[in-house]
Amino acid sequence: MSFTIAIDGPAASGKGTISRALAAHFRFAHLDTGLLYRAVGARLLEGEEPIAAARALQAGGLESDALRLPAVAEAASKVAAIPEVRAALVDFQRAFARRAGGAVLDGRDIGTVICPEAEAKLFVTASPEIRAERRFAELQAKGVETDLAAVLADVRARDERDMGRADAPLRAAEDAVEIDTTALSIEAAVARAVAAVEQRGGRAG
Ligand SMILES: Nc1ncnc2c1ncn2[C@@H]1O[C@H](COP(=O)(O)OP(=O)(O)O)[C@@H](O)[C@H]1O
Ligand SMILES: Nc1ccn([C@@H]2O[C@H](COP(=O)(O)OP(=O)(O)O)[C@@H](O)[C@H]2O)c(=O)n1
Repeated sequence: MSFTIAIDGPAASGKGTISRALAAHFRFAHLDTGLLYRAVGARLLEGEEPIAAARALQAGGLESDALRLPAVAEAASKVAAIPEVRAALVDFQRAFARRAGGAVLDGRDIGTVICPEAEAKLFVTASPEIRAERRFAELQAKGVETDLAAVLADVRARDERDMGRADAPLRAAEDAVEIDTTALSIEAAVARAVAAVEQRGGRAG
């Protein structure tokens, strides 16, 4: 039996944190789809042609810390606007979503394009300022040199690109449950997410 949880939202809203917690709670597999676009973005920065890079992408090697750098995030949001890049990544994501035992996928278009039939959908948001603060703290802890104003500018620029593109723009699915994490602790945000998924029939596998 498969059960898909689709989680979308803007940069650094808490999608990954909630997705990992849901995957652990329900014993589902988790796919951070942003890593697919980050991997293609990293290839672009190395001079590769992005459509060919997306078609050649292998699932392994996606956990590299280098993919978390701000320059890679920016490149990811540029290649993510290319329809052929998105098309090349669809089959892998859909197969992951339908795996036996349940799956959590987080990204920008999971509930709208990749898995419109997902059993549970969440749209995770937070104010741009708090998202930038959280991402800045995360980057600082990793020893990445940056400043809060640059991180806020990156978050805003990516949000605009992600919401403004013609192909699979970032938006909430009509049947998504919205969770605004601006004033929520991680524990409180995860508790809301677990309750929302249970309400849609999700049970630990
Ligand atoms: N509700 C929350 N309160 C405080 N910090 C949070 C909360 N949710 C996430 N974070 C932190 O914010 C940063 C970005 O969260 P993450 O889950 O990676 O976001 P996304 O996957 O949407 O980019 C991480 O350092 C994470 O620990
Ligand atoms: N399903 C997805 C996931 C990511 N992306 C793109 O990939 C970029 C990086 O995504 P991410 O989820 O790793 O970014 P963060 O929210 O972690 O900052 C986004 O800004 C989007 O442009 C997308 O277009 N569709």
